[in-house]
Amino acid sequence: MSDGSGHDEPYDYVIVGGGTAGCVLAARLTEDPGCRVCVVEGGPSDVGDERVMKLRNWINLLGTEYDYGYTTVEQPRGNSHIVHSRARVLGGCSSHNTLISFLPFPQDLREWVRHGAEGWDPGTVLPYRARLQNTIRPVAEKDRNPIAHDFVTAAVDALDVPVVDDFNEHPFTEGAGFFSLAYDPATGNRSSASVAYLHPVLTRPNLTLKLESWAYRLLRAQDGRLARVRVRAADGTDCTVRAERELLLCAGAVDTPRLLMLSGIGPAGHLRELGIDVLTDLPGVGENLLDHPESVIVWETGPLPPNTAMDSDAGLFVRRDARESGPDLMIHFYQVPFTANTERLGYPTPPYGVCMTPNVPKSRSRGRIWLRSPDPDVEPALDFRYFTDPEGHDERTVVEGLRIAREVAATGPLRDWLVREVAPGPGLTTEEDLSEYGRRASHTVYHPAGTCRMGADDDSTAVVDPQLRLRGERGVRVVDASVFPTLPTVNPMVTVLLTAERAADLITGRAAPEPGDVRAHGRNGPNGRHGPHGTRGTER
Ligand SMILES: Cc1cc2nc3c(=O)[nH]c(=O)nc-3n(C[C@H](O)[C@H](O)[C@H](O)COP(=O)(O)OP(=O)(O)OC[C@H]3O[C@@H](n4cnc5c(N)ncnc54)[C@H](O)[C@@H]3O)c2cc1C
Repeated sequence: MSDGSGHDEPYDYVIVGGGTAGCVLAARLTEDPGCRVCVVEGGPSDVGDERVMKLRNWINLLGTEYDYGYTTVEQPRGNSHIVHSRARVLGGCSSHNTLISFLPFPQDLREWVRHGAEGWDPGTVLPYRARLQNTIRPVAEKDRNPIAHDFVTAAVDALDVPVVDDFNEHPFTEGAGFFSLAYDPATGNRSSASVAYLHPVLTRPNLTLKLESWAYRLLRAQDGRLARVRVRAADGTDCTVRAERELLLCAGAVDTPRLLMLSGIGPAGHLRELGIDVLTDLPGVGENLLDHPESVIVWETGPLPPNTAMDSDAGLFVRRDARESGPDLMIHFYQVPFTANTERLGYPTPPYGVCMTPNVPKSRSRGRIWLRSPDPDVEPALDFRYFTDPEGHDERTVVEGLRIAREVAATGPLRDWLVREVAPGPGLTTEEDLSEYGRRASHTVYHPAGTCRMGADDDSTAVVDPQLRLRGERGVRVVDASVFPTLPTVNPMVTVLLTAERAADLITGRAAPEPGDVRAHGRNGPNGRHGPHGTRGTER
């Protein structure tokens, strides 16, 4: 019987999701003019769209037509009202995020290897930084707001941590400073995956972009490979695209497992309950949902100078436990009051204000994504199980983060800008109260990952192997944040870009970059000011 594939549009590679990873793959694979690549992207183009292009406008994109805005299921120990923004536009989350750019720490990659991701060691992965096409640089001097400067000075004095001039120069355990961003300070424009990788190659004849097109089911081709993708365009018409070499799933940590499960690939019991025919029983699909949870503390100020790159240009890393190999607390400093979660709890929003958002870099709670329905239009259920780790590590980190934020705020010159603490307010001091507030007002740093994690061949819960090939199928790889076995300590976008660069080599057989001086990412050694321990490192 015919499978109808005679009507398929054939390509060599089909990429589902023109997001952060998808743009890298599309650019790399079309370098070979003989190779036909189709990108199926749910959102519109970002080209010439000033709302997307201006980095500083990121906050105004949340909750708009550029955002899938996934809700979470009830979080008994966290905040059930968090909306997980996921970008619906070419470039994916790199087109609406804050573009803070950190190389992953070597120890985070070594942790991946320990979880079965052979070949993802720092010596192999970090040299790919030389291939990155994004313009990544520390926040430009003109964009450095005086209050953010004073936050850095106060953090350094209060906590005895070093100033970090460039967070990507060496690994670090502690420090305060301005972030590195993927942007052009002259224009304020993004250097997203789309801008850096796709815009320069849009005219390649071997690249087909299907925009505002939603992939809703994967089907087998006549040879048994999972190579066909059912796609619905914005006008409601359907088509099928076929990957003659490989199908590459880059729909992100929410939508890649969603698409797999809708297509019959996932935990067999769950799929059968929904009446979905099981193609491959892969119990790990949708499991191991990771994130960086954060809380918030807000102060009122007077009017502030206006200059900034994106309103959260500086931050602080602290290592509270000296046994940890890296920081175990991160704080973003916002020169605007980020009050979505505190307002709901009844706290006022000051006309002018700042906040700090302590987050958990190596959170231990693990969640899960599952389908509510076999209908592709029904959103999946996201259960992060925030603050449920039995050791209480995540909750403790937030409480200590709130206290450390107060220490910084009580230190000059930052102290002199602050009129009063608005949320939670200085009266809230006990461990119990800070924990309750910290969890109820908690938010996400928007870093979901891990839901199709890679692992060793004998690990039945791994979804892809270390070559990112989908287990139990031929010709399919997953390339996005869902393959992370664990979350990097730092913000993950650059790790996604490096993953996609390496995936391009795994697909094409191109040689990996020379190891080069990988140790440059740690050159100062234990006694360097920015070295792994820092001369002024605190043993808290
Ligand atoms: C608001 C926000 C701020 C952030 N800030 C930072 C930061 O400053 N630094 C940092 O390191 N990280 C940050 N992150 C996280 C980072 O951006 C993401 O981890 C990373 O970009 C994810 O890349 P990805 O390729 O896995 O997925 P995405 O970039 O999300 O790409 C997925 C793409 O697939 C498309 N898609 C999904 N499903 C389908 C389908 N069925 N059919 C067709 N297309 C589909 C989507 O439209 C999207 O374009 C932030 C994230 C957000 C949301």
